[in-house]
Amino acid sequence: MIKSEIRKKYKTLRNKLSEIEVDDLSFQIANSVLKLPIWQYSYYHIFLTIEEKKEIITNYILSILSGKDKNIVVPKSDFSTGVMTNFLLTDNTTLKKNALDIPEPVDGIEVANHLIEVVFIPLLGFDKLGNRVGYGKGFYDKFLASCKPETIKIGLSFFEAEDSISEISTQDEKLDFCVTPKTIYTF
Ligand SMILES: Nc1nc2c(c(=O)[nH]1)N(C=O)[C@@H](CNc1ccc(C(=O)N[C@@H](CCC(=O)O)C(=O)O)cc1)CN2
Ligand SMILES: Nc1ncnc2c1ncn2[C@@H]1O[C@H](COP(=O)(O)OP(=O)(O)OP(=O)(O)O)[C@@H](O)[C@H]1O
Repeated sequence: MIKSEIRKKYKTLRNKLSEIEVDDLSFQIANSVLKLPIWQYSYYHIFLTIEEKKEIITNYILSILSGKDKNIVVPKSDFSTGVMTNFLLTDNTTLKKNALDIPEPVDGIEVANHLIEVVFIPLLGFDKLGNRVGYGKGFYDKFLASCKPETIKIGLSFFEAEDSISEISTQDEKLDFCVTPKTIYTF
């Protein structure tokens, strides 16, 4: 399937979920994240949920990370450049929703990309080979390209894998894992 079709398909499927389903499925995803072999690291990058778009609620994973005393890093997006700057999330971080309803740190301690060891990635879709589709603005492609090659890339999705995504380019960064409510995919 081509990327534009995947975006449309999964936006529609997501919109059909009730708030309770979103919450329940997000909790199941967090429980499976606990089983991944990723807990020896320090710096974990994670997105903050756009609730209005029925994205996965990452609060459960945030609680796990904070319970394990990890450094939690969250992005702030510049839509004029397509670049995310990343900040440490602490008890003192003030979050404010941007124009697309993404909660973002107002300011704080910036974390250099080379320090980031694990990245949880929002998806619209993914395939059985670990290819991913996002909103198509290139934020994650650029960000992942600027991290260390060993950085662990974990997609999170409410839905299972497509057989294959066509028009994959060499700039597309593959996932190492994808976690859905039912399955842990290892690529
Ligand atoms: N929670 C969250 N944070 C994130 C992302 C994300 O997908 N989810 N990003 C992932 O890249 C980056 C920000 N990029 C984004 C790009 C597009 C849209 C988006 O909602 N696009 C809508 C159209 C928006 C509009 O113009 O009104 C869409 O394509 O439907 C959101 C975030 C970094 N932070
Ligand atoms: N490393 C990079 N540097 C600069 N631009 C890039 C890079 N990687 C991808 N892009 C550009 O970003 C745009 C988005 O690509 P693509 O269709 O793969 O989106 P996506 O993977 O769905 O989106 P996202 O990365 O935002 O989740 C494309 O125009 C692509 O050329």
